[in-house]
Amino acid sequence: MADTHATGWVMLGTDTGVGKTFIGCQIIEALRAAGHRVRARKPIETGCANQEGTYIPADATALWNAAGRSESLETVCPLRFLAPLAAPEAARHEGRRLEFAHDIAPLLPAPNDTRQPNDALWLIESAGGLMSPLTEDALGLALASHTRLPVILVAPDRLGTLSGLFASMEALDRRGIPIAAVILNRRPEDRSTQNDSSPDNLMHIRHWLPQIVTRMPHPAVLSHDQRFSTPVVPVLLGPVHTKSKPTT
Ligand SMILES: Nc1ncnc2c1ncn2[C@@H]1O[C@H](COP(=O)(O)OP(=O)(O)OP(=O)(O)O)[C@@H](O)[C@H]1O
Ligand SMILES: C[C@H](N)[C@@H](CCCCCC(=O)O)NC(=O)O
Ligand SMILES: [Mg+2]
Repeated sequence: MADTHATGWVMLGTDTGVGKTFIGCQIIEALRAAGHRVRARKPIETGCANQEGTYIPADATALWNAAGRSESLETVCPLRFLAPLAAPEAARHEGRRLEFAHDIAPLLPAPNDTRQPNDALWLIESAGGLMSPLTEDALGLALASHTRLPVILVAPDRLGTLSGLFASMEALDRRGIPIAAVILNRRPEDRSTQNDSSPDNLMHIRHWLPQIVTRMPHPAVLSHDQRFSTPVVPVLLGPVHTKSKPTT
């Protein structure tokens, strides 16, 4: 299958804290530098800061800034909770029970939404890992199964990532969700463990999925021009591949 007119992507991670927001902001900036407008969304954010009764969502604020503040922060992230927990649990702490169809679906593009060439691209970040509960009745990956948008799957570039990453790919494949890109992200804590016996995770994944895997260069080592011409963007705007899991 090839879809040369991408409508957008859902940012999923193999876990919480793997860099969805960090990478998502870089992708948004690169898409904008390539002339695209982006509709960033973090429909639910937990662990918000409480500033005199106003809940401040850090992830959504970063995505909102990267997207040029073209919409309101309320539009980017309408559901905000204080407790740094899985979304339905954080919501229960505040007396709410979240249901996907009622609370999340209205915030998303319609399933199989089409796009005119000048329309904005969606970039929608889940909360936590792809199998983390998002509502009482849905997991994070429901953002992709509902919208039919392809996934940008972020995994930490460290020893121990492959098993969880391949299991994540299987979970997406079981639901027929295509992967637009797998991004290996080397966070500071991952870099500190790099040495001569560091794993070549890219090699392992490319063995199964040659077209779609990439390692996101760290912005600090790139020039301004390089940062805004990341090789991920042509990958994302290229064809969507259906082969999304390792096979044995
Ligand atoms: N490549 C990187 N270089 C430096 N810092 C990074 C990198 N990747 C992630 N970080 C930092 O690691 C932390 C976790 O990353 P991030 O918030 O993007 O994760 P996440 O997957 O969006 O988590 P959540 O599940 O909470 O949404 C953040 O402080 C972020 O700035
Ligand atoms: C508090 C975290 N930062 C995150 C929620 C992580 C939930 C993880 C649940 C799990 O998989 O065990 N919230 C969020 O991304 O809005
Ligand atoms: Mg995040």
